[in-house]
Amino acid sequence: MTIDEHPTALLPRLQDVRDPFVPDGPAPVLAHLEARDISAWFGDRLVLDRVSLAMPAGKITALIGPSGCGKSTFLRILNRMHELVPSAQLSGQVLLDGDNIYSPEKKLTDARRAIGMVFQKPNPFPAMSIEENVLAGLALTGTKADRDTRESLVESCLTKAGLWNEVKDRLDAPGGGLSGGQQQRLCIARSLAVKPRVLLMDEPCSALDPTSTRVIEETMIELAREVTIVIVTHNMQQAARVSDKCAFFLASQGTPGVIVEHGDTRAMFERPQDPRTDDYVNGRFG
Ligand SMILES: Nc1ncnc2c1ncn2[C@@H]1O[C@H](COP(=O)(O)OP(=O)(O)OP(=O)(O)O)[C@@H](O)[C@H]1O
Repeated sequence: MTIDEHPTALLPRLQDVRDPFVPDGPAPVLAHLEARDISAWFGDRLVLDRVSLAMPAGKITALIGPSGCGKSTFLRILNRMHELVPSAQLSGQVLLDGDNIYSPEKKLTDARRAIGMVFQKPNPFPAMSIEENVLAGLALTGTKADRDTRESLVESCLTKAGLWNEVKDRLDAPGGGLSGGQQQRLCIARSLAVKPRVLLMDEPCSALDPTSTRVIEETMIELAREVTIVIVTHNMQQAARVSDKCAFFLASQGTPGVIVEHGDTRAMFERPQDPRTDDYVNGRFG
């Protein structure tokens, strides 16, 4: 069965209708992210076992797999959020353009600024205005900007997040008053304000309706011109529509999570090498 014959993946891949237009101006330097031999523990429980994955520059990499196999843990390791959990430990390296973000001389804040995160549930600051929400990341990272710079940043981030036209006349309105899909795009705009080089997205559409999901997917594909994207998704149609690369995680019967197979998304869906990948992408388990 090919991806196009797949009963749950009949929509055209958004990648295939990508607009070749590239705006003027200096091309962004796209970041390559690579995880090497990542193992992760909660207390003494090993949940990821020596996982390695290259996430190429300017591409969208989808992490797929059944619940509990360690996708979110892996994603959180990619920007040093795993260490927020008191019992959490890890080993291995995460290389951003060849530099290990876990090297002792690297700052946690630098890793978090360079590698942003968008969560499953939209989490804007509800009482803050739309504009303040976009600029919130600047305050958190201690970045100073004058009024003109802030205004143009708000416009460019909201535009990139696909929200500008819907909110440009009400930037003072509270972020909490937007729809769920708009709130998620506001969170994307907030992440973009600190100019990340990689954007991690943990099931960013799971709380959204199909129309909002589609808008976020289009936004992701636009963003991949400038930012390397890694997305966790349970939605096989979404992985097929948006991602260039795919990694299938599995933790069978109490064993820690590993990557069973990874590669080009189309090949993973059309010609999976491992029967477990075949079963998973064709909805036979998970
Ligand atoms: N804070 C935590 N403390 C202890 N164990 C945790 C914690 N977070 C996750 N785990 C455990 O680590 C394993 C991997 O969880 P993780 O959330 O990374 O999986 P996942 O593949 O993202 O699952 P899902 O698709 O359901 O979100 C699971 O067994 C989970 O119970």
